[in-house]
Amino acid sequence: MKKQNLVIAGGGSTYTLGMIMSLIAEKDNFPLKSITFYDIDAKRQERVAKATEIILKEKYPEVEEFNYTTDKEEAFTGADFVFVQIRTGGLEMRAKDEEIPLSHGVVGQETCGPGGMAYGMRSIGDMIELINDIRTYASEAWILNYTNPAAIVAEALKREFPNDNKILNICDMPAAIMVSFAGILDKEIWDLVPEYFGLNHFGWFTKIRDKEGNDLTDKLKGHILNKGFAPEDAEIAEDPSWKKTFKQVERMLTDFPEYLPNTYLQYYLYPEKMVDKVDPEYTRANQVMDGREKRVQELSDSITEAGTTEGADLEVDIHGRYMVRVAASLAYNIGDTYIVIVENNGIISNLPDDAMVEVPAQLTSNGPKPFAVGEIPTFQKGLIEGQLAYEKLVVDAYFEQDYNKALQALTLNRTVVDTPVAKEILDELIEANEDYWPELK
Ligand SMILES: NC(=O)c1ccc[n+]([C@@H]2O[C@H](COP(=O)([O-])OP(=O)(O)OC[C@H]3O[C@@H](n4cnc5c(N)ncnc54)[C@H](O)[C@@H]3O)[C@@H](O)[C@H]2O)c1
Ligand SMILES: O=P(O)(O)OC[C@H]1O[C@H](O[C@H]2[C@H](O)[C@@H](O)[C@@H](O)O[C@@H]2CO)[C@H](O)[C@@H](O)[C@@H]1O
Ligand SMILES: [Mn+2]
Repeated sequence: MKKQNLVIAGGGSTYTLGMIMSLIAEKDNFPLKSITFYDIDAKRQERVAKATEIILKEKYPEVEEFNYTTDKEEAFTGADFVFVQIRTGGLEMRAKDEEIPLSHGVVGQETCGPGGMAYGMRSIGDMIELINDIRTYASEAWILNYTNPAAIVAEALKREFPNDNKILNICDMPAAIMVSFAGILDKEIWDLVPEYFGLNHFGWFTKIRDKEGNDLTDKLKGHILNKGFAPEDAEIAEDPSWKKTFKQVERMLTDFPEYLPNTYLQYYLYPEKMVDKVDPEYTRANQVMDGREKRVQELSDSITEAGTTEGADLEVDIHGRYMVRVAASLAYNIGDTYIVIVENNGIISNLPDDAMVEVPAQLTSNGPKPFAVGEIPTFQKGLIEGQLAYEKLVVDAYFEQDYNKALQALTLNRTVVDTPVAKEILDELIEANEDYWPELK
């Protein structure tokens, strides 16, 4: 089994320690020769890297080399895999993405609605630059991207790199939901076989089966309708915000019993409720800064100071495990099925071929082979078409520097709808993002 050289771009991310623990848990499935962190913020990255050095020494001595750098050539030369987890503008800009729409009575969320557009317009430029840098030094490396908003990033990368078949965009949300399905069904997530369709953060499970082919969908629906739904993955199980979000699945299933919804549909199906339940002075970004970011940085510092991981609260989560298993399936031609983001090309037969859709695909060393979904019903198709038009208009607005396309995008979004409100929010987002967005004319 060839040992892989892995680069984590965005080494200073709040997800890095969880990823390292997942790489350790999956070392037999995805063995590593080297790990390199790359980041533009040397100090932020160093905090996590110093702790990682100790973790690897104690728990993964088979890794021959661990480096961290802000130098692109040093980072990417010789890479087999690059995991990309960057956040342009940091959590401070996420806070603005959330606060600005909320001040107009509109959903303020990281990847949904105007916040998602703002984040997308920041991410695209950095992602294009990063992919070009990776390709300069590692022309054959697999690039697994989960930088958000994944739907908008995937659309932009498809346009900018149409012939690059080794970029795969992924989201962990379907997997995190499946962890809860597995808990209800008293199984492991890896024992479940999902049927799913949609866009990123905008989709539905149509069937859940076990590996023997037994259809467990009705059992799951019955449980959720009678007993509710809760997060079970270690990272989010005790988080009040995620608990509320998972609870909304019961409501969505009651209103629309056909399919099991992705949690993110709550922002599009109940936008007014979503605005009412948040504090515009202390949004999710603030919770994450005071929660996950602080926890990971303090945990890193305490491991570094102690010089050991003994007693450290290090956990494996589904986010990391999912990405690593996807990588293993690509690296070793395993052919397992994972829900990933791919170009439609007839997979959902009544949606455009060029849509970037999220569906189950078999992953081999030749890349993803998605399974046919066929025609989807009118309600879901209508919702998806509106969202898809919004996503495409955001990417058009970025490449064409077109104010009008950005306004059209926001007006189309279900979380906004009203044109004067869209205009007010857009103008405030432009001002807040002057250091990041292209100038819109
Ligand atoms: N797709 C998914 O389901 C999924 C799941 C979890 C996280 N994410 C995404 O992962 C990313 C990281 O999230 P986080 O909350 O840990 O953010 P974070 O701000 O803690 O970490 C991001 C890191 O990227 C670095 N960075 C920023 N711009 C960079 C660039 N151009 N090149 C290299 N490094 C750069 C930052 O310095 C920082 O250390 C975000 O985009 C987030 O949305 C996606
Ligand atoms: O509000 P946040 O920063 O806590 O979460 C935003 C991300 O939410 C999803 O990721 C979950 C993931 O599903 C779960 O398994 C666990 O790892 O926590 C993550 C959030 O903390 C979503 O898929 C991502 O795209 C979001 O960035
Ligand atoms: Mn996601």
